[in-house]
Amino acid sequence: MTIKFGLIGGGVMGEALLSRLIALGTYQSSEVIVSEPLSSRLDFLKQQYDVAVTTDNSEVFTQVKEVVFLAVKPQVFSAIAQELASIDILNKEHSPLIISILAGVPLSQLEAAFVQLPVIRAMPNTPATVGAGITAICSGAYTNAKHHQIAQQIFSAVGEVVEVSEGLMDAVTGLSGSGPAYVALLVEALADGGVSAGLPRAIANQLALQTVLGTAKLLHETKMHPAELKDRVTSPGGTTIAGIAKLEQAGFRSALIEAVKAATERSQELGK
Ligand SMILES: NC(=O)C1=CN([C@@H]2O[C@H](COP(=O)(O)OP(=O)(O)OC[C@H]3O[C@@H](n4cnc5c(N)ncnc54)[C@H](O)[C@@H]3O)[C@@H](O)[C@H]2O)C=CC1
Ligand SMILES: O=C(O)[C@@H]1CCC=N1
Repeated sequence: MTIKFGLIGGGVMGEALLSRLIALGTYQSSEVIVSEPLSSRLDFLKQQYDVAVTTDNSEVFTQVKEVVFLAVKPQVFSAIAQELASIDILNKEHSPLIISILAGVPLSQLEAAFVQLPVIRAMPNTPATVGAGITAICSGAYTNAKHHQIAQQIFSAVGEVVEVSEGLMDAVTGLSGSGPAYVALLVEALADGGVSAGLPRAIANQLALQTVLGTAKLLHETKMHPAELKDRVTSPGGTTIAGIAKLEQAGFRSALIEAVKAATERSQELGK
């Protein structure tokens, strides 16, 4: 069987993508190879997804025919680039498409490491695990329509896809890449508020989670502006405006704006 898809880095995001691609049949298990230094992860991925595994990244580059998917930490990128310098990828019969989801690492660095190979930089997020992710992609200089279609197919298997210019990728990282963590904090804090107000923990968790999920669904399906929904919930002299006044006092909106800006700046730093 031809190996079409190679994953370098079988951690949180690598597995999130892999699990969906196999479940949806985008790639068969027998068409996939994963490279990962941790033997515990390798054993788990092999057992869970029945894919070929290796600790040698060069095996992925020499075997894969279609896509090499880079999902290591940005801090590991220069070591991998050095490893690759010794492999003659260009003389392969088929040059694979390289897809990188590394925060901050720009196309210029990727293309310097994968000389003349087609590269697509992408930023997915963890809801990809359940098919509810959103991924922004931007294409490098050596890509064509076929590469573009492959990337679209991979990321639409795990949620929505948007295309942005590369200059916006760090901002995407600060908003939707990191955003699931902000929303998780919100759910946790809402539940804590409920517990503080006397609710049992399990009920508070359920109320908090379904409130966030339901609100997102309502906004998504009706396309209502968030300010309009806020106004609809807020009765004059009622409970919600009392809560909102406290949020404003504590700088809730400003805190979120600053969080996205700080994460964007960190993404920019990671690419230097
Ligand atoms: N976690 C997230 O929500 C998101 C992460 N990303 C990006 O995805 C990348 C991976 O992040 P996570 O999956 O969260 O990290 P992770 O730490 O869970 O996974 C990285 C994996 O790479 C492996 N690894 C380390 N050195 C390696 C090497 N030399 N060769 C091959 N594999 C190696 C590690 O053992 C680990 O299993 C990062 O670049 C991050 O910026 C992008 C979007 C969202
Ligand atoms: O925290 C990080 O650096 C990665 C990138 C986006 C989400 N997690």
